[in-house]
Amino acid sequence: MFKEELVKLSKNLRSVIFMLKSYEVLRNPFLNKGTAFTKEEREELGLIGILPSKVQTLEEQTEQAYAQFQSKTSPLEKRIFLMNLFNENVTLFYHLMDQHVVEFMPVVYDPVVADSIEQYNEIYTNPQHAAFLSIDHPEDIEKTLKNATDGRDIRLIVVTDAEGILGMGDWGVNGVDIAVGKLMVYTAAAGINPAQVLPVSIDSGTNNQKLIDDPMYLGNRHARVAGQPFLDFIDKFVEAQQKAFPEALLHFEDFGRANAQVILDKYKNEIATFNDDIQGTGMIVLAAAIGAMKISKQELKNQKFLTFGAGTAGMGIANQIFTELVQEGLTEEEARKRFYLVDKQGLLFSDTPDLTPAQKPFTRDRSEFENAEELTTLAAVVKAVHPTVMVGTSTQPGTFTEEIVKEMAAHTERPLIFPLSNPTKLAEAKAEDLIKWTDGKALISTGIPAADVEYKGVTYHIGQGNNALIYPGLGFGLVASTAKLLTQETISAAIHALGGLVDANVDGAAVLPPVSQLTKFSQIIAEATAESVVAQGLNREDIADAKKAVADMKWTPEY
Ligand SMILES: NC(=O)c1ccc[n+]([C@@H]2O[C@H](COP(=O)([O-])OP(=O)(O)OC[C@H]3O[C@@H](n4cnc5c(N)ncnc54)[C@H](O)[C@@H]3O)[C@@H](O)[C@H]2O)c1
Ligand SMILES: O=C(O)C[C@H](O)C(=O)O
Ligand SMILES: [Mn+2]
Repeated sequence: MFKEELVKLSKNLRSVIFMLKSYEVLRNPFLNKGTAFTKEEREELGLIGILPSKVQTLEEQTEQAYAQFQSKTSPLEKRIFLMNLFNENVTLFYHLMDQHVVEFMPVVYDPVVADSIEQYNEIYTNPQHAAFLSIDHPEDIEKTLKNATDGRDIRLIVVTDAEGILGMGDWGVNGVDIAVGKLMVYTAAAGINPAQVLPVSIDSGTNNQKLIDDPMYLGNRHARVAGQPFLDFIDKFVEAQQKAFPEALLHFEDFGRANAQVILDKYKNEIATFNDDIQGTGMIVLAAAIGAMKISKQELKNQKFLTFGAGTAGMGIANQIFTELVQEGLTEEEARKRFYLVDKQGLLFSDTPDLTPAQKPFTRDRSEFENAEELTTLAAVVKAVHPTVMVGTSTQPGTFTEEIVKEMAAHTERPLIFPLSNPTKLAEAKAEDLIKWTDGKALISTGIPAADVEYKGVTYHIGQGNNALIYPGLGFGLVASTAKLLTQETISAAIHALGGLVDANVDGAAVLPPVSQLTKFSQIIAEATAESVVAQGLNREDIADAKKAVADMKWTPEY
C-alpha cells in the first residue's frame, strides 16, 4: 500500500515539476516565444497542447501585435497594451518597438508615461521586473535587489525616488514608471540587453497629498523622509547595489532639486554613475546648441544664455555650456558673464535670497543694471539683457509668450529658443508659435516630440531636446567599455559625437537629428563614449577595440 502511494506521489510530483517547467517558460518574458515555439521546442519544454497548433514566425507575431496596438484608441490604452506585451514576451516587444520607434517613443516614454504615473494605482500592472525599496525597511534592500533580479547579470540600473517626476513634482511609488520607460528607451535606442537592466523605485514616502488621500495609493503612506536620513538610505542602497552588481552603471532620474546634485557630487568620482536630469540634459542641450551654431554660422562663445527655471536641469545645462565655453578659450570669468539665471525670484543676483549652491556661481551684480529691482519677471529680463539663447526648464507652461519671444527676436538674427519642460502640458511654448512669432528665424528644440511646422513654404523640422537622445548612447558606451567612472572628457566626447549631426544647408533644418535616426546616432555616441573611456584607461576589463566592444554588447530582439 505504502509503496503504491509513494509511486503515485512521485509521479504527481514529476508531473507538477514538468508542468511548472513548461508554464515557467511561458511565464518568463525573457524566455517566452509564445506561438513561435517550434514543434521540437514544444516537445522538449512540455508545451505540446498548451499552445495553439500553428507555429508563427516573429514577423507574424509582430504584425499581429501591431494591429492590436493600433486597435487601442487612447495613448494610455496603447501604453498598457505595450506594457502587458513586455511582461509576456520581451523579444516580441522590442522587435515591434524597433519597427515603430518614432510612434512608440512618446507612448512608452514621454509624454504618455506622465499619464501612466498619474494613474499608476488605478492601472497597476505587473511592475516590469522593477525593484521597490522602502525607506521604512532598509533591512530589505539586499533581499529586494536579489528577488527582483533572480540571478540575472545586471549591468544598468535606473533609480528614481520620484520627487521630481518630469515637471509634475512628487509622485511617490508611482514614479517607478519613469525608470521603466527610460530603460525601455535604452534598449530600443542602444541595444542594452533587457535581461541586464533593473528599474528601481526608492519609496521614501510622498508629499503629494492627492496620493496620501487616495485609498488606492500603493506606496508608503507618509510624508517624504528628507535630509540626512534620506541620504543615509541612498548610501545603503548604493553600497548594496555595488556589492550585488559591481559592473552596473547607476543612472539617477527625477530626484528632487535639493538632492540630485548632492548625490551626484558624492558618487560621481567613486562609482560608474550619472544624473540624467543634470548631465544628460546638459549634454543634449549643448549638442542642440552646437547644431544651431552650425546652422546659423555663429559662435557659441558670442551667445548670451538665459536659463528660465534654474533648477536641476537648468543648472545642468548652464554648467555644461559653461565648461564648453572655457574649452573654447574664454576665461571662467568671461564664460560666467554669458549667463543670466531667471527663477521664481526673477533675475538671480548675488544677494538674491534662497539661492541654491548650483545657482550661486552664475548670479549677476545689481550694479550691472540701472533697473535691477524691476528685473523680477522673464519679460523684464529679456528686455534688459537681449539674450540670444533662451532655455526653458521652469515647469511653467506658456511662459515664452509672443511678447517675450518677439522682444528677443528683435535683437538677434537667429534666436535659439528651447522650451524643454515636460510633459506636453508644461512646455514653455509650442514650436509652431515660435516659428510664427519669429517669422521662421528661431532655432528651436522642445522637450517633447514636435511635428514639422509648415510656414511660408518652408518645412521646419524641430529637434527634440530630450536627454533620451543622448543618455542611451552614453550609458551603453559606458557599460560596453566597462567604465569605472564617467568623466567630463567622456561627456564632451559624447556631446561632440552628436552635436553638429545636422544638415545645416537645408531650409528649416533641425538642430538635432530626428528620433527616426535614434538607433543610428545612439551607436555613434556609444562608440565615442567607449573610445573615450578606453583612452583614459578607465575600463575595468581589457578592451582592444572599443567599437567592437560596443558591437559585441549590442542585443538584438530576435529569438
Ligand atoms: N527636455 C529634457 O530632456 C528635460 C530634462 C530634464 C528636465 N526637463 C524638464 O525641465 C523641467 C524642470 O525639471 P527639473 O528636474 O530641473 O526640476 P527642478 O524642480 O529642479 O527645477 C525647476 C526650476 O524651475 C523653477 N521655477 C518654478 N516655477 C517658476 C516660475 N514661475 N518662474 C521661474 N522659475 C520657476 C523652480 O524654482 C526650479 O528652480 C521639468 O518640466 C522637466 O520635465 C526636461
Ligand atoms: O523624462 C524626460 O522626458 C526628460 C527628462 O528626464 C525630464 O525629466 O523631463
Ligand atoms: Mn528626468
